[in-house]
Amino acid sequence: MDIQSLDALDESELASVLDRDAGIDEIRADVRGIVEEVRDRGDDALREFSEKFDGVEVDTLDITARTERAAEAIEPELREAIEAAIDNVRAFHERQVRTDWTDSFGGARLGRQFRPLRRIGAYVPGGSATYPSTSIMTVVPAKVAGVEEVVVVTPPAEELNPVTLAAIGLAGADEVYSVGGAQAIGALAYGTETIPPVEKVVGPGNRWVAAAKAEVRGDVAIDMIAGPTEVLVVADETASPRLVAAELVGQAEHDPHSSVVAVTPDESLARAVADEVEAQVPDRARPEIIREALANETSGVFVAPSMDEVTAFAEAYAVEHLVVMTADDEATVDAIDSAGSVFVGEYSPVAAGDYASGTNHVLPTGAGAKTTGGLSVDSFVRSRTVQHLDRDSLDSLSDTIVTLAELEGLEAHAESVRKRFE
Ligand SMILES: NC(=O)c1ccc[n+]([C@@H]2O[C@H](COP(=O)([O-])OP(=O)(O)OC[C@H]3O[C@@H](n4cnc5c(N)ncnc54)[C@H](O)[C@@H]3O)[C@@H](O)[C@H]2O)c1
Ligand SMILES: N[C@H](CO)Cc1c[nH]c[nH+]1
Ligand SMILES: [Zn+2]
Repeated sequence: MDIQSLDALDESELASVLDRDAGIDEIRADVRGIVEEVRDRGDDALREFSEKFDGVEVDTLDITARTERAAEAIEPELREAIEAAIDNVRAFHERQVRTDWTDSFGGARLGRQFRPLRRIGAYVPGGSATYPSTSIMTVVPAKVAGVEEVVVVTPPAEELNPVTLAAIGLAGADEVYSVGGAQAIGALAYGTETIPPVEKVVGPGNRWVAAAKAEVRGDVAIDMIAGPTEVLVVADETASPRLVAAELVGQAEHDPHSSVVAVTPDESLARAVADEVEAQVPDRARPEIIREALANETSGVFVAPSMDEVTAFAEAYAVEHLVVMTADDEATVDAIDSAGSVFVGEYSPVAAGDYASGTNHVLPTGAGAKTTGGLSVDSFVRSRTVQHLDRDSLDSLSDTIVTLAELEGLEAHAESVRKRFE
């Protein structure tokens, strides 16, 4: 892995590290074509794209019944692991449920209420790896929020992965369809003969999935762009190079378009991390993908002149997963606002949040963390405000309302208030 001094980067070199799109922009036109075909030709287009991109002739799109059967058939220890993860994710997300409230504001009774969406669609990836964990991360929060109809789409395969099917069933999905990639996102957004459309599309995926979500965003709600995985490790001289490298290599195995970064004020740590990465890659099961991700312009080991510059860089990067291994972790975390999920100290690997601690692993990539957080119960509810004014409380507001309404030239607004007191 390259070691670069942050100080030595000019503005455009720094921008090429920070402005990452994971190869999404270059496929936008192709993805638009796929989505339009699905909107125009429905199931036929889905079947054609599955054959073209997944190499599978899909006979039955609706595989809901298979998920129920799979949950009964998998090995007990696999089922136990899935159920343990579901329990932890459910517990963490139940803590997020908001309660309706009403209060008195100068006599007016004002409140905020929360209502679940009715029908959502969740993408569960399955291209070069399988992602039973993502069915837990999407379906469980939706169900905790109270969504009635939770639809899952996941790529087809000659032999569908039984553990993914089981996890989808155990998490509580209501409908499951065998379709992946951009075509699956198009189907959820616009509906086909077999798949009724949803109100909101959520979930992660590769650049084809991410580009399709960006494409349909104007027509259907989406959670965020949760594309190829990213990690940024902030470390100082107290960190273990072995563990820093393991975090980089771990998330690099997701996708050739992943970005993995370590940033430190300590040059000797930087060198040790780069050496460790080289030493660890050959022992991993997906070395080619890891090497491609490490070679991306947006990946690297960076040395900054001070801890302040380290945290400023991390803030600008606004990474999906922020790992902190420093002498004063609390101060480091406090100095960085923008990150999808934060992993503090040497016993908090990203893998804990990926699978089991309970936090959600569907997180914004491409610096989306500057403006949004990861998937949560909030992603599946909308809020509304409610007010109940009595005669006295309206009376006390009437001058203000009438004055502002007349100022705006909206005289009928003023009159609607005056009429109450005629
Ligand atoms: N950000 C997050 O929250 C998060 C969480 C989990 C996983 N992920 C990401 O999800 C992704 C999973 O990727 P994956 O590939 O294993 O599964 P995937 O399901 O995302 O993608 C597989 C689909 O991609 C489509 N596709 C592949 N090549 C194509 C091509 N040349 N033209 C058109 N379509 C094509 C196919 O339709 C296929 O079904 C990784 O990038 C991983 O990092 C992100
Ligand atoms: N790290 C991924 C989020 O970017 C989530 C995941 C699922 N399985 C393993 N990891
Ligand atoms: Zn991961």
